[in-house]
Amino acid sequence: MPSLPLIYVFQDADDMAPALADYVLSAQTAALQRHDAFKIGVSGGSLVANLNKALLHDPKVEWGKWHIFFADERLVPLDSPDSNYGLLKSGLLDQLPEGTPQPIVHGIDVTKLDDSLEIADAYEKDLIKSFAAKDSVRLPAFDLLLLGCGPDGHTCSLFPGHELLRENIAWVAPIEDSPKPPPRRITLTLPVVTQSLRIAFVAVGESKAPVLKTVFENPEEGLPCSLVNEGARGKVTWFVDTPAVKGVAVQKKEYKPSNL
Ligand SMILES: O=C(O)[C@H](O)[C@@H](O)[C@H](O)[C@H](O)COP(=O)(O)O
Repeated sequence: MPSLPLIYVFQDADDMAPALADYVLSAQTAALQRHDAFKIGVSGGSLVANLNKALLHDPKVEWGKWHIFFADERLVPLDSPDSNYGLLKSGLLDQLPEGTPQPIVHGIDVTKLDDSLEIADAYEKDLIKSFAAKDSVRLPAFDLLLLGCGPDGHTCSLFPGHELLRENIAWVAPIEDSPKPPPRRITLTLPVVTQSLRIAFVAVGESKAPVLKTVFENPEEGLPCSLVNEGARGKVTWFVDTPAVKGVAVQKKEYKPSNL
């Protein structure tokens, strides 16, 4: 596998959708061969709409075997417009054709919203149960992690320069001072992110170009997305559109479908 991230550039989100579907499905196939479940982590933001475009009507998606975790979650009720769980549900899962087996979705414990540490610990225990016990590995290894890249280079709720970037004990950490509202969240930590078997970023639109320039041309600045590119060398793929990488010096590759 190449050590630099693979960067696939598409005209727009519609043009990207079939390739993103193919990529997710090949991760699904590999996972189901390994352990008869597809353990996937997703972020919020525009990713959900892009997944909807890619996967909603694809009969090859075995939703009933998916275990969906959140790369980060905001400490808000599930029906809040800020909830990543709520976004995934309304933006994708509720729209699946009738009769589609539902995935298992691992949300946060909303009965403890005033205690971010307790929520993070409970989420970590869920990961221990879902991964470590069966696979006997120290860190959980998601079959696939699908992430976004914020305009400041954050991913999950790992923000540039934040002390959480140095967290190397907890798998899931609370954050009380997120620069992007809402301020109280939980997030996977960097070692868990980079342990994933595959990681894909999806970044669409011209507003991404300035930050992607820094992520790819100045990785030494240590933006969280660059840290993932570096820490998970050989396992990272970027799905972007042309405006997102306008003026960015990256080596673009043409997506080759996996013949599923
Ligand atoms: O909870 C969050 O804040 C999101 O998970 C966040 O990490 C998101 O992925 C990026 O901000 C990119 O968002 P967009 O793709 O919408 O720009």
